[in-house]
Amino acid sequence: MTATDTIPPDSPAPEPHGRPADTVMHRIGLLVRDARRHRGLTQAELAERLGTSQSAIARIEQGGQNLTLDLLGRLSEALDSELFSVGPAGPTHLRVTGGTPLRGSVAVKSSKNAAVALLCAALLNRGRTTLRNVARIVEVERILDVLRSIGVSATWDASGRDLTLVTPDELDLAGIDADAARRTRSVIMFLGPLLHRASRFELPYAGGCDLGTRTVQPHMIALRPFGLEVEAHAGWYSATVGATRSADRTIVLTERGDTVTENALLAAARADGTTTIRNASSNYMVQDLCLYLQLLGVGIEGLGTTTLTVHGQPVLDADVDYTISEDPVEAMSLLTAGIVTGSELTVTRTPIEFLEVELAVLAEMGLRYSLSPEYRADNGHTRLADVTIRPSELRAPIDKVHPMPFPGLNIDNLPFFAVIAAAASGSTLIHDWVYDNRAIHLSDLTRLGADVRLLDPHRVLVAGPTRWSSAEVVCPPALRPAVCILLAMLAARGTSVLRNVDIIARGYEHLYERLVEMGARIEVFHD
Ligand SMILES: CC(=O)N[C@H]1[C@@H](OP(=O)(O)OP(=O)(O)OC[C@H]2O[C@@H](n3ccc(=O)[nH]c3=O)[C@H](O)[C@@H]2O)O[C@H](CO)[C@@H](O)[C@@H]1O
Ligand SMILES: C=C(OP(=O)(O)O)C(=O)O
Repeated sequence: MTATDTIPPDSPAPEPHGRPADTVMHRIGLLVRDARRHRGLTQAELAERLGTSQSAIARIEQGGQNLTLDLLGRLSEALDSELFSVGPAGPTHLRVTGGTPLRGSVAVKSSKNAAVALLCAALLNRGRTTLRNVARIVEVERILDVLRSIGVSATWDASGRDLTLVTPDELDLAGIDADAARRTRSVIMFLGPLLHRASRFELPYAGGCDLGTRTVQPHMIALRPFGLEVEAHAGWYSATVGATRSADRTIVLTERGDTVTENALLAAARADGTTTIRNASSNYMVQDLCLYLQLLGVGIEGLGTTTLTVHGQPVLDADVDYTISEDPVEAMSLLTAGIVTGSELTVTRTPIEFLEVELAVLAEMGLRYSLSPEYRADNGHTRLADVTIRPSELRAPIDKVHPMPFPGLNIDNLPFFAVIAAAASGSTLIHDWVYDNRAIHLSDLTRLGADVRLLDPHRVLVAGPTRWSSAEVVCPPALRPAVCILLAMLAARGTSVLRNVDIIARGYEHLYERLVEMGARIEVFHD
């Protein structure tokens, strides 16, 4: 059915007395109008997306048009906003019937962590930034909500994958959506760009997964050479930006963190002179950010190394298109799904250079896999390959599995090794020195029959192989452990229930649907 089938362009609007201000249609009309304005669209632009006329949109917004469910669905899609939902709103749960192998192939989507960094980086550009292949995940929506609340225009294209951002000359920093900001840690990356825009501003405390205390001190230390001083009080950071003495600066990061490196890069991009960042992270999201900044005209040497030299440009004004590269953590999640279900499965577009240590450890554990010839991601840089895994007899690695900053084993990939270790024979020691609270969440695997012993908050001992059994588990409040439980449920015979899975949408797009396409039996339900 086409839009013109459901919105006859010439159908007369009902008489005003037929649509009092509080009718459902009138309220939906207001919702449509607000969502359209929020997306920065004119009535004519929305009409074009729906293949209808501007007058039809005007009638809808006035509550004078009968709406079919089909049209409401397409309006929601065109406005990139769920205008209505049927049934009680509440947490999402999964019913997983496991114990059967997956099959076929699945492509890796772009990364959450690069997306959020690039969204923050768009604040530096006076011109238009188009980010291509952006993951449609809640974390991206949260940062977009914050950006829009301060006046940035952000519009998805008709395919819903490419996002165009334009930052106004004046930002409405007082209007910041504090609620959205508090739910993401990435808002900390507003500090670097904003110190060039205002001499005083406030940001809400950054949130994120429940992984224990996550320090922000390295960010403060890294940004001090740019004149930034931050005081924390009552849930807000109060930032003041003073003059700096020297044009050239060397910053030695006290931790090789990803977002702290990104913050230093964001500050250096528009700072006069040359900034040298030592002990920089060279992880995938940092590389994506460097490539974007280079497109904007910032000179950066040392991409992929731990010393970055940045030649700042006080004005960045370019219309640029950048395609975000594939997510190594999503790739690891999909590989784990195949490994623990004993499947033959191909994961295409795997950012292989960010999974080399992971694959080397898996090879030691007996995983049989093959790689396609390498090819480049659409950012022109990242090395990709298709990885095909085969059912394998896994054994525990001799040494402990532990993360390190890139090129070590990715910190966010570590939890997946707990599920894999549970499927392997022997005892595997997993040492998460990074997060105080992430390893604890892995003990939920015991609910599904795994032998996972928490030795201390940072170390778990996993003994396998596990005879997985189905269970009902409430999702842990941490993204990767939550996905680990889901993957273990795919391995467990019988029907398991995973409750409150909304956290998974923070970092994964259509994960259940994609697993179902590979043969998984997952049903989504609400209370
Ligand atoms: C949006 C984003 O990109 N998030 C990623 C980013 O978060 P982010 O950059 O915020 O990571 P943090 O700064 O919180 O670092 C993670 C933890 O590692 C510790 N630490 C880190 C480096 C170091 O050299 N020494 C050290 O002790 C920190 O104190 C902290 O406890 O990096 C983390 C570590 O890769 C990933 O889990 C997150 O997915
Ligand atoms: C810890 C993570 O991310 P964030 O920094 O967004 O909390 C993660 O991706 O697992």
